[in-house]
Amino acid sequence: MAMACLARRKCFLLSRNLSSDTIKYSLSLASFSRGFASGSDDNDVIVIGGGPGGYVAAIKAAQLGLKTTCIEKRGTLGGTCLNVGCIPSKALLHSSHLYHEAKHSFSSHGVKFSSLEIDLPAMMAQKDKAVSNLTRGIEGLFKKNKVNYVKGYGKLVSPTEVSVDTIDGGSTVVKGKNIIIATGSDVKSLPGVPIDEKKIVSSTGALALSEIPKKLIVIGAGYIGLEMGSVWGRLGSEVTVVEFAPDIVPTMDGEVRKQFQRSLEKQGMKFLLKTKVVGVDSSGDGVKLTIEPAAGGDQTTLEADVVLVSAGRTPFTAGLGLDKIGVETDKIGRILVNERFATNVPSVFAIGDVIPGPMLAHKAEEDGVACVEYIAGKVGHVDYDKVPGVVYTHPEVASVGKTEEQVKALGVEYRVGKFPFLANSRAKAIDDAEGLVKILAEKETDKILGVHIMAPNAGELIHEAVIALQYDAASEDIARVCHAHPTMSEAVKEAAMATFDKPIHI
Ligand SMILES: Cc1cc2nc3c(=O)[nH]c(=O)nc-3n(C[C@H](O)[C@H](O)[C@H](O)COP(=O)(O)OP(=O)(O)OC[C@H]3O[C@@H](n4cnc5c(N)ncnc54)[C@H](O)[C@@H]3O)c2cc1C
Ligand SMILES: NC(=O)c1ccc[n+]([C@@H]2O[C@H](COP(=O)([O-])OP(=O)(O)OC[C@H]3O[C@@H](n4cnc5c(N)ncnc54)[C@H](O)[C@@H]3O)[C@@H](O)[C@H]2O)c1
Repeated sequence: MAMACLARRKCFLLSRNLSSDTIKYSLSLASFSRGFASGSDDNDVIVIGGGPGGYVAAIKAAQLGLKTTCIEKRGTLGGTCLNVGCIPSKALLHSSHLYHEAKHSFSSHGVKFSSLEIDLPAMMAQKDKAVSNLTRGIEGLFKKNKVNYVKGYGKLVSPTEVSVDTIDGGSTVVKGKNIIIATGSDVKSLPGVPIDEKKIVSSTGALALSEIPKKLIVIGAGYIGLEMGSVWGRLGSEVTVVEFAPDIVPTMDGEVRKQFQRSLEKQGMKFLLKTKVVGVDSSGDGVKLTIEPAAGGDQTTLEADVVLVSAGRTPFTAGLGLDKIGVETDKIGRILVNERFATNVPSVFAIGDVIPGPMLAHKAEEDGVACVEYIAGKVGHVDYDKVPGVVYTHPEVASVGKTEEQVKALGVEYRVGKFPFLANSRAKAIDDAEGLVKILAEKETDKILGVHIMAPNAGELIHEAVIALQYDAASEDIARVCHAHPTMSEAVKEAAMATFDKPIHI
């Protein structure tokens, strides 16, 4: 039965012709021979790091019958994402959105009240409750799946041994046939801008401010800068974003990005593009930031109560002992892996933010599952070209596949279909109609190449497009699928109709 399923999966993957250099795919069963424990105390798999990559890999490994230990230094599971990333930021984005809506939109829906105030400690407590419920939930999943959990700092001492300084002050050595490094990433610091997590904060500090800053300067107009800038902007901060590049979120489709920037500006966010920070002085009450044009020129000074450094993240391998066993990294410290997530040291694998690829929780999870499937002698598969990205602002911006700029650069002849939410009945009914759906499809075959959505719930809407891309669908395929009315999803159908033919409602 198991073999039949495996064969079916192989056939499915091959029939989808998913073999590109970005696809982690192999029919090799080479790792099978070193797979399972043979009655000793040794593990089949040791996972270092309990984030979305590591904890998912550990649970999947246990589900595949592999004896598994996960080592995590933080004291709680879930990694950056659950503790100081995805979850707390989405909690604050939601709470701050409620306040903003109450202040600016409720009255137009006929909902009025005499006073409105922010209880910041209560907002933070709601965020903390969400985090602790979820992290404890993962401990429960470990127990359910019989994953052994060691709380402490793991260091590689040989290709099959990890020494752990446990958080209770002890130490132990964990042995195993395969080691998966899932140690994630850390904030990238900027020279001359020392983070103190009080006045000059990373995302971690920005998630736990005890007061609403009057003026907030954000360095970097990427995911973190725009999400955390939105949180504090909605709660009343004056937010200025300083970005080195000529555009915000440089990886976004250009046309969508322009609309997105306009929307954020309407909400009060100010942007200083093509600008670099050259110095910071936090000796007084606030922070003074010296900036100059990216290409050089006159310097000016900005003042703020808090500065958020959100100029990217860097792989975290400090103290891990990669040199000790000779694991290779690239110039920026990412661990190099092959299509089976194996490093140059045969028993050592790596997944998630610590390897090249998008630094996203769902990508780390997919890496983790595929990696242990290979270790167990099965087939794993992750296609980095079809990993969706979502900026959880309001409206949200979600995308999958290629941007129009990338399609042009490839020299492919293409069609574009667009549909604005202004013409979508549900969006009009709820009076939240900013944004659009944009679909790019190959002219000759109509195969969808990329989908970009700006909408209040774009992060949910995008998955129809992800499935379409994964199954090599044409825009006509989406256009001919019945979509419920009235839903925002109808805008995806209409954009698909606009791609291969004509939309109805515009
Ligand atoms: C503010 C913020 C918001 C984000 N929002 C989103 C979002 O909405 N959606 C999204 O997809 N992504 C988001 N991300 C990115 C996401 O958090 C990461 O891509 C994801 O957490 C990577 O997972 P990982 O398992 O590779 O690493 P991590 O989550 O970083 O986990 C690695 C774990 O390893 C542990 N560790 C490291 N070294 C050792 C060692 N030697 N021994 C033991 N343990 C060790 C660390 O303590 C950590 O818990 C966000 C990030 C931030 C900072
Ligand atoms: N919604 C999500 O999925 C989500 C949310 C938060 C974080 N993340 C992940 O976390 C990672 C880190 O987020 P991030 O926002 O820090 O990085 P990012 O790579 O998204 O954006 C960093 C921005 O900073 C700019 N920059 C770099 N150096 C600069 C400098 N010296 N001065 C001014 N600007 C500078 C870059 O041009 C870029 O626009 C991202 O890779 C993202 O994948 C994802």
